[in-house]
Amino acid sequence: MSIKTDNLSKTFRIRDKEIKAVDSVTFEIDKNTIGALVGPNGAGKTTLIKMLSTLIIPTSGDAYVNGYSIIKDEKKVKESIGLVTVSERLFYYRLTALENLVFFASLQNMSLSEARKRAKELLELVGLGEWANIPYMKFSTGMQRKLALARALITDPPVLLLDEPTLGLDPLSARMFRDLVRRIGRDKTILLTSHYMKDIEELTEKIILLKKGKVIAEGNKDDLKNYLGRVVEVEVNDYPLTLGKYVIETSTNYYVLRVPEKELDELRDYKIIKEEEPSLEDVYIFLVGDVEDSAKLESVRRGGWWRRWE
Ligand SMILES: Nc1ncnc2c1ncn2[C@@H]1O[C@H](COP(=O)(O)OP(=O)(O)OP(=O)(O)O)[C@@H](O)[C@H]1O
Repeated sequence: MSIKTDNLSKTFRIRDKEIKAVDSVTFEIDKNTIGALVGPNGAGKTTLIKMLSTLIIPTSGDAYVNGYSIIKDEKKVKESIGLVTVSERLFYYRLTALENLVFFASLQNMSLSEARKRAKELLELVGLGEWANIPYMKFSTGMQRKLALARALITDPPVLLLDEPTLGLDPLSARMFRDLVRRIGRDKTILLTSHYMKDIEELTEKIILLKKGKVIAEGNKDDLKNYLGRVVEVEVNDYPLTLGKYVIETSTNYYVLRVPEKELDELRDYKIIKEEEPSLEDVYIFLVGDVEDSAKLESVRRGGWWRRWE
């Protein structure tokens, strides 16, 4: 097992309010597997990644990365991981890509010649070989992300933690980045977070779905899809508020809903357009969107909240 959490929890206290950001989370990611933490904003994904990378200390529970406890073996955990996040300011703007990597490599007890060799290898690996001597400030978001990945690979760690690696990337850059992650993932364990179902669908072998700090579903793509069953696209004239999350098309006199077959009996009159296997997005919508959120969305769609602001 390369990543294992055991009732891992983190509670933040702001004045007299407690936020259970991560609430007794237990899961495992096998060696050389790509896993994903998926869930809505505030589900606890980043907090989990930060605990696994020893940046924040759990309130209770423990986790093991490459066999080391994040509480007892912090140093070993740090040595085992490469971390890529979007939130930190990673690089020196005026230095070139090569100079930046050489700088970070030399912090890892490498000689200057070793650091230069490693930096050049990594720039080739991530497809930035031709950009080695260009200052970082000229880099696009996609190139910045690749350089961040190269930096995380300097020590060739067995585990990579990637927090929203494709955030802000255009579709082509995102696709190229996924390809890179897939190649690197052949001999590393990767845990990533993402809001893009395409990342999850194409890259990951194990999915952990989080909501309000808790694991609400876990498994590979097929497990999750089988759990949902088939989905049906139907045309209706009206539908109950609770099914608002399934609307995929709105016209002046009809709606198209994409509904799990097992929820079809919530509808009275409908015309079936097509029936198919679910996508991961279908699974996500089914599990994550609850009645409360769906009702809010509905009241906006039907003009309730707009009117207030007119
Ligand atoms: N340092 C902090 N102090 C107080 N509350 C925090 C802190 N960090 C996170 N939280 C809260 O913990 C919860 C989980 O946040 P977290 O950033 O882990 O979610 P997330 O799943 O990564 O969300 P997103 O998809 O928006 O990045 C949220 O309610 C957030 O407001």
